Amino acid sequence: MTVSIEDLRQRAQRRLPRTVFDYIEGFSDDGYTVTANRQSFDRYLFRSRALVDVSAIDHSTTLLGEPLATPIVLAPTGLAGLLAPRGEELAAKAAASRGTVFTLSTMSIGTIEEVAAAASTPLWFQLYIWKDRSVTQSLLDRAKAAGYRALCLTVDVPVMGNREQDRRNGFTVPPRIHFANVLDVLRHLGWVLRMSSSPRATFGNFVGHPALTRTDAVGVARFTNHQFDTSVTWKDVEWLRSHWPGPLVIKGITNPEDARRAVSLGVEALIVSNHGGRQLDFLPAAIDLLPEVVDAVEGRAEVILDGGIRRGSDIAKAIAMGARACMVGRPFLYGLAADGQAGVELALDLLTSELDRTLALLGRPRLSDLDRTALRVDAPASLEPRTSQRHGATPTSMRPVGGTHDT
Ligand SMILES: Cc1cc2nc3c(=O)[nH]c(=O)nc-3n(C[C@H](O)[C@H](O)[C@H](O)COP(=O)(O)O)c2cc1C
Ligand SMILES: CC(C)CC(=O)C(=O)O
Repeated sequence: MTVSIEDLRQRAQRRLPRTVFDYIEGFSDDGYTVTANRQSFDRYLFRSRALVDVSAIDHSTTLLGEPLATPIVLAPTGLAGLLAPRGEELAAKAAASRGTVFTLSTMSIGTIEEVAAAASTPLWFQLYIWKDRSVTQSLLDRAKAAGYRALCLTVDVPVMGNREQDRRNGFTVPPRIHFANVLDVLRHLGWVLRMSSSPRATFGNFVGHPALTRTDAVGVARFTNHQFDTSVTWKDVEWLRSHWPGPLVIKGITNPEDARRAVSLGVEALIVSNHGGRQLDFLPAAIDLLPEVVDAVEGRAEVILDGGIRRGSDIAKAIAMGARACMVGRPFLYGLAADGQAGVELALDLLTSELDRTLALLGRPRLSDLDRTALRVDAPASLEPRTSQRHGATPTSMRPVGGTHDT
């Protein structure tokens, strides 16, 4: 029975070859930050109010002026189409069916146009800036022509984080079968069969680009480190501001100074994110970074939080601290791998119903009732840097499945 995101995670793990599952779970270096993202939620406890009428719970909100039926947005995740054929299209349809936004990664398997054609939801396009600026320009033109509503510039990948497990696994795009993984792939023939109906197993937006040939498998870090521009600065944000007609969102803000600068350039929303612990290790937990960014922004832009959200209570905490909405990455990928579109819908439903229950038990029936008085800060959780790199010892598995906190 699937009653939690952890259950979905385990189903995804059973369905995917290990190298693909490890790519989703991947984190950089010692995994301090990926662990902190989860454990730091445990430092914030609730102050509940009794005898409040909670007969009408309202978890709807607005984001960039659009109504959202739930404050949970699907984060950009490269290669989601390796988890299920047409994975990005399925996830976008799931977001539409639940009244929320799907963000398409530059590095998706499905193309900008395919995903736009599949979905009837406001879509956001996430941009990585390429050294070859004609590629960047063409991505922007395509996203604009396909009707993507907002542009989400990710700023925390000047170079790829050190994902040691992907390196050990020899993870490539398309995934390669070799001596070390052949038995594991044979054990997951269902995935092989399902994926045989996929239109491709490489970065869809760049098919035909000389850097990607049909036959060559490329390492993700090697490929991106060759193509992404390491010289991106605030000047590029100014350039994007004047070339992108819609709302501009910056993803990967961890410093209040940067938040203030982004706001001064007219950026409409900021995503407080450490990239799910996949980039700079030893950044603090995303939830711990949130209050100072919210305070720096002073309401001049909307603030979104991502990183480590696995429970509706995590979302309530982020919103109480001033986030307008939350993004989830791995939780919806687990759903996608477990059961395609229905799995992504289940991930959204589980989190939303947990959020509803939290609001009722807290005595704050509407999202707008949440503020910092709903929280108290407990003693810091003890965060142990990970030494084991095996995917079975993931941060989520460090929490009991039942969700009782162990700090
Ligand atoms: C498999 C995977 C691929 C990702 N690819 C991208 C990407 O292409 N662009 C991006 O901005 N963030 C990417 N991210 C980061 C997510 O957008 C998000 O910040 C992170 O997953 C949030 O943490 P969570 O997984 O704990 O929810 C990726 C994350 C994962 C797990
Ligand atoms: C394909 C990658 C560039 C996607 C990414 O940003 C990530 O794995 O964190």
